[in-house]
Amino acid sequence: MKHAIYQMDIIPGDPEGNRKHIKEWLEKQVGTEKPDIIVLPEMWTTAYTLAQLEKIADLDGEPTRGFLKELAKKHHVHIIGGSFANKVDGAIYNTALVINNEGEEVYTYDKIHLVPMLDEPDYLTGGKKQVRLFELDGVKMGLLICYDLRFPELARELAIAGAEVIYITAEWPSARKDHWKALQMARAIENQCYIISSNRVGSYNGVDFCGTSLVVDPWGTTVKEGSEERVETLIETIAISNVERIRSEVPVFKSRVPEMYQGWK
Ligand SMILES: O=C(O)CCC(=O)C(=O)O
Repeated sequence: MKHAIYQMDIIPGDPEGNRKHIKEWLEKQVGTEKPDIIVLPEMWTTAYTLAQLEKIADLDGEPTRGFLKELAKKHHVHIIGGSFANKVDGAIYNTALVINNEGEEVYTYDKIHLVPMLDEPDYLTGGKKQVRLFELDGVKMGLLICYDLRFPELARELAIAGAEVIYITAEWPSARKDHWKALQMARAIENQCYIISSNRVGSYNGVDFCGTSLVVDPWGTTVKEGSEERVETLIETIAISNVERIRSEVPVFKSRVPEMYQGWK
């Protein structure tokens, strides 16, 4: 499974401009080294232009959903479509989307935990649907949006359900870069799965974002790491068989004693 992870900068408040940019990037990418899957960052259509979202958010997932479906089908690539501001029944959600290479939507979820440090709770509504697995090419996968990475219960639920890869789509600030890396390594080690992330670079409204998109293998080793400041595309092919191998070498899931975790929920 060859991944192209796009560590992009985002034009603030310009969904049309950002969609055009992604279309051109993908065309170029497919023409040079065609990936099986692409991964985009969080809120890539608007950036954190929260005060403008009433006017520029998608409505019921459109036009971003239709745009990504068309791209996926045209180029026959799976799209981990990052997330975008999405207005549904008057409330704005931070919605993630996954489209398969036939152009079909296979998963969507709304960011559950809203970030106080970025004023998200003042503008957005938290998702109420639980995270769940989806499959691409027979591989079991999960997806978390940025701050949701800090809540280990979500990744654990996905891993217990069988996730072999968990994607993270983010706009993670440089101020907490050490957390960004350590949390992904921890999630990979404790859940013995691949963690693959796309984080934006650049800055908006005085906040710098730290890039450092990662591919961490099920052993917890970082096999690919983006720079902190540069727009770049990370290409990485992963071998899913590593998940089963590591899970049999260190059989954490067989060693679990769930009746001792009653306080967890
Ligand atoms: O948890 C953090 O430190 C960053 C979270 C964040 O920036 C986000 O969810 O957009």
